[in-house]
Amino acid sequence: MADQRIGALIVLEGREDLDRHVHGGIELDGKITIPLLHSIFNTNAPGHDGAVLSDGQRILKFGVHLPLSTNLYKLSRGGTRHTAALGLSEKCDALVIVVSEERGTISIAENGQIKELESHSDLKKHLDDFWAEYYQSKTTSNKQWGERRSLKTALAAGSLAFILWLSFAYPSETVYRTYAVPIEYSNLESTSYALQDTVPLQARITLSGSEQAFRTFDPSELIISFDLASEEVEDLELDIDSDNINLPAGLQFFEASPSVLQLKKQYFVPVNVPVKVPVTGTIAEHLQFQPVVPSPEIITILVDTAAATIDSVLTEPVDLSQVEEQTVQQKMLQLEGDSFRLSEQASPNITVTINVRKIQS
Ligand SMILES: Nc1ncnc2c1ncn2[C@@H]1O[C@H](COP(=O)(O)OP(=O)(O)OP(=O)(O)O)[C@@H](O)[C@H]1O
Repeated sequence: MADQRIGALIVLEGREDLDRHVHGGIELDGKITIPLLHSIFNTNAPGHDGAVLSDGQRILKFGVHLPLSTNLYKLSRGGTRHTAALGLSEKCDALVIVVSEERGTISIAENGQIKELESHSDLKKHLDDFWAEYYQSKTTSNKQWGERRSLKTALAAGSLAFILWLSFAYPSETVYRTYAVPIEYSNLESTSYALQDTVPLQARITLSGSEQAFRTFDPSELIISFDLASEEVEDLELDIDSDNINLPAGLQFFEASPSVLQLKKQYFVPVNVPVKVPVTGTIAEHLQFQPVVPSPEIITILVDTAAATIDSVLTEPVDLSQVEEQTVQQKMLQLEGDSFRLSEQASPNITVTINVRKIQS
């Protein structure tokens, strides 16, 4: 599957019960076979979203929603599929195999860690170790399970039969899908308030509903929006829930990651300060330089007065060693840190006039 870039998420259960951590999914009770896995994760099949749950011998369920991890720093690469694999491994002793559709890599999530495997033989080693630890003692009884052929098992033996079964059985089931959704903050009084630079601009939203409802829905229209006009306090805690999302009919909000946004609203006060032009280098011996004159000489800066004070603002320096005669240069204002901002009317470009006088010898 990795070689063919077929994205997949396969959970091998350990000793702990998975039911309280996972949601949804269709019961299958079919023997694991390569054609069956291909049918399930075929992107044209309705059931490819979500994870397959296995007890090592049989596929118990597919289309299962796993909890998302919030420890995104543990994921060097990968999106939601990898986040879901890590999330489940943080909650129980299952082994989760992820095949990346985008990169064709295989990763293993186990005991709250995820790592990308270097070779197929690494996967075999992981599976052998897991098998020895969790399934060895079950093997005899598993044999008996293997011999019991349910109707679903029989269907699963042929992938065409499986797809036919799926198209009848699947539409009415509840499925879960996760999307990266942009966050919009509106009605912030922009001249006096700003949000800190680090505000999250998107979150992962999981919706639930029938396959039918998902089919007629365009996820690119989803948006999370917060109206900040009524938010008085400066340290904000905003919950992402169904009130902030434009949910389409037939789909329900299930969870968000992160579920709470911690934001800081900064209050900016306009302050008029003089512009100062620093100089570097030494002027030629036959010249004498007069004070450098910026234009404008005074500028309005918006200052987060709770965090900082300001008595002047600097431009980029003028290099006197390059000056031969009176010149005019454009210099940028240097505003560092997130406690200062330029007012909307002000330009960051300052016209600097460098006056020099020739020394009479
Ligand atoms: N919570 C979840 N539980 C189970 N499966 C999920 C969950 N969230 C997303 N998925 C699966 O992951 C797929 C999307 O993966 P996405 O491309 O966002 O992640 P990725 O880690 O970058 O994977 P890939 O490398 O394969 O692209 C979905 O189509 C769905 O099948």
